[in-house]
Amino acid sequence: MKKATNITWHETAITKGERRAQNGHGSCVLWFTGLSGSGKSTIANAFSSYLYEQGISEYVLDGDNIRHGLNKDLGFSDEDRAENIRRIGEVAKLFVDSGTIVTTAFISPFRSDRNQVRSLFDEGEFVEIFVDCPIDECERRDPKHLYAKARRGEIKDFTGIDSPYENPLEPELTIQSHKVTIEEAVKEIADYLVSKNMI
Ligand SMILES: Nc1ncnc2c1ncn2[C@@H]1O[C@H](COP(=O)(O)OS(=O)(=O)O)[C@@H](OP(=O)(O)O)[C@H]1O
Ligand SMILES: Nc1ncnc2c1ncn2[C@@H]1O[C@H](COP(=O)(O)OP(=O)(O)O)[C@@H](O)[C@H]1O
Repeated sequence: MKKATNITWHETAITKGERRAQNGHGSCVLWFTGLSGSGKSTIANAFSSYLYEQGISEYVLDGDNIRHGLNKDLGFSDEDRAENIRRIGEVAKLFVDSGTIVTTAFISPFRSDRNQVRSLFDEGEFVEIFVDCPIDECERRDPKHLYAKARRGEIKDFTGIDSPYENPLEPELTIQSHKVTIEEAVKEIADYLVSKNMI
């Protein structure tokens, strides 16, 4: 990738701290990671609704949606996934700067890519949420019939089948979506953010 030259960083007139103070809550990224069908989108959206109902500034960045627009030039090779996650990390950083609690729902299978995103943020702003669900259960759910297609060889490089998923080693939260309900997952995340004085 070409490096930009002759550019200068401009400080903004209004700071992140001022936006947070006006909103009356903190801002962070809730970075969901897990296999396809593990429940990232479902839990991210349920949690976002929970925040919205309380008047908290929130936004969801979802894998499928972002790949329709901003990242429609990217496929599922390891390199393209890395670039996908790099861009989302930068977008999430803008949302956090805007005073928003942003939830992201991307498989983000590689530890190094997730850690690279973590390094963009200040302490406490990057909350990694591992949606831990056995592949058998994801495959049983198969909400988009993608596992079936991958098993038939109609999709290649499918995560968990012929492309790897690296479990987070020290996520802030782990949600076992085959053991807890969506409501319990929402409560677990809310309790975490309350304990950190984020909301
Ligand atoms: N080869 C392959 N592997 C995995 N997933 C695939 C693939 N091809 C298409 N899809 C669909 O794309 C969604 C994953 O996109 P992401 O941007 O989250 O992937 S990644 O983070 O870059 O790995 C994923 O969405 P989720 O099911 O919500 O995870 C799938 O619907
Ligand atoms: N406890 C649970 N948490 C999240 N999703 C669940 C749960 N139980 C069943 N599901 C179902 O599993 C599927 C998960 O799909 P989705 O949220 O699109 O996963 P992902 O975004 O990780 O691909 C949905 O059909 C959802 O209704």
